Amino acid sequence: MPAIADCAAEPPLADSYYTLLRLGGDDDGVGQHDDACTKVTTTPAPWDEVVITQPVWECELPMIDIGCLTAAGATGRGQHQAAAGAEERAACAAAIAAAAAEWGFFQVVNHGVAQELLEAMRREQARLFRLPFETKSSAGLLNDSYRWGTPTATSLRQLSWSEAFHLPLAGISGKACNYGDLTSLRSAKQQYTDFATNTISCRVGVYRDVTREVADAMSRLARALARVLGESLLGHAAGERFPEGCDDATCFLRLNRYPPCPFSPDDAFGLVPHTDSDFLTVLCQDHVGGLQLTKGSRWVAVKPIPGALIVNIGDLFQAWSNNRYKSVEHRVMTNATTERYSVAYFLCPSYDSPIGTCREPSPYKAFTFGEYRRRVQEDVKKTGKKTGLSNFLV
Ligand SMILES: O=C(O)CCC(=O)C(=O)O
Ligand SMILES: [Fe+2]
Repeated sequence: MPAIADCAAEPPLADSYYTLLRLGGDDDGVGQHDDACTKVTTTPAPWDEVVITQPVWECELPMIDIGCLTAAGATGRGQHQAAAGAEERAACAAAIAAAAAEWGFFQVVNHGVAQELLEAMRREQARLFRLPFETKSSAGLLNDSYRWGTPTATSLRQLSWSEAFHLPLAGISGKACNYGDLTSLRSAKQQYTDFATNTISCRVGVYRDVTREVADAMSRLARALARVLGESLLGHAAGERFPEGCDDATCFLRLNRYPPCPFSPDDAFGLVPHTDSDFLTVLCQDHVGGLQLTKGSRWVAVKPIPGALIVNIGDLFQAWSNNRYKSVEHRVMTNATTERYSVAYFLCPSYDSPIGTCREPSPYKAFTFGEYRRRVQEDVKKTGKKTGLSNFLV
């Protein structure tokens, strides 16, 4: 059996791995959930039909320069350029809507999220995840948002070889945030040998500021893209109000870390195949790679492009758009030697927001975001797998 590095920071993923291996849950779990999935899933569920080792295509996702939609592109434009600007904006909006319908995923450049900010986030993320596992899991850090592995897994294929802070943004705006027990943090002070300052509270302050800035910048981007996508289906005036029910307090930021995995990539996922339960997601991945998405019946690997952000459509947008925009299944593969980081911003409405439709008749029953979330959680608890939108088909 491969040796597992003994490191106080690492979550005990190998223990979960061996427990699930002993359970022999791979066949049991997948067989059991196959039934549930074939009954209820409307779109193909490649996760249940292919083995991990099926050949994977490498691709470059549609790449869209959105400078004309963001402050980055607007700077320095004179009024005389307005007409050309409107044309450029229309072409850009059309490219975004086409990619959302055809791929459910695309990349953007000139997105208005400063590269230095993303690099600072990456550094803070690395410091945060280097804290001892005990501290991450039990010191109440960042509103107790630390997660690792897959607590509900009953088979190896349901295990995610990763750890994350899943932060409700309500928690990082202003005083509501609980940055955890600073006493426990102090006991982890050895971890912070490279501090610019030598006080923990300073470090936490730096961390909070970077996180909040990233959340704000990604939020602006996510809303601009959602508005463009809404307008493309509803027309300008109505689209401007879209998406309703989303504000700073209703969205989430997820800081992901994928530790090196000593087992074969055929045996464990970094993040199990899933769709996102939101309107749309903005993702910043590092240079390591590992993200794959489904296109037709194939898994396709997404090549990291420096400076580009990835955008994907979530379940709520698929429902609202009457399946025009696609919430596509994606997963992260493990890497044997190199850790990987990513940050995902999830554009979500408040739990009591009805998701609605751009046009009646909708293929879905009316539901609120809260109802959707509850149903996903129940399914995962019962079957180990999210069923998703097909639960709400008329
Ligand atoms: O890390 C990645 O590339 C993907 C992350 C993701 O899909 C998620 O957090 O929902
Ligand atoms: Fe995702």
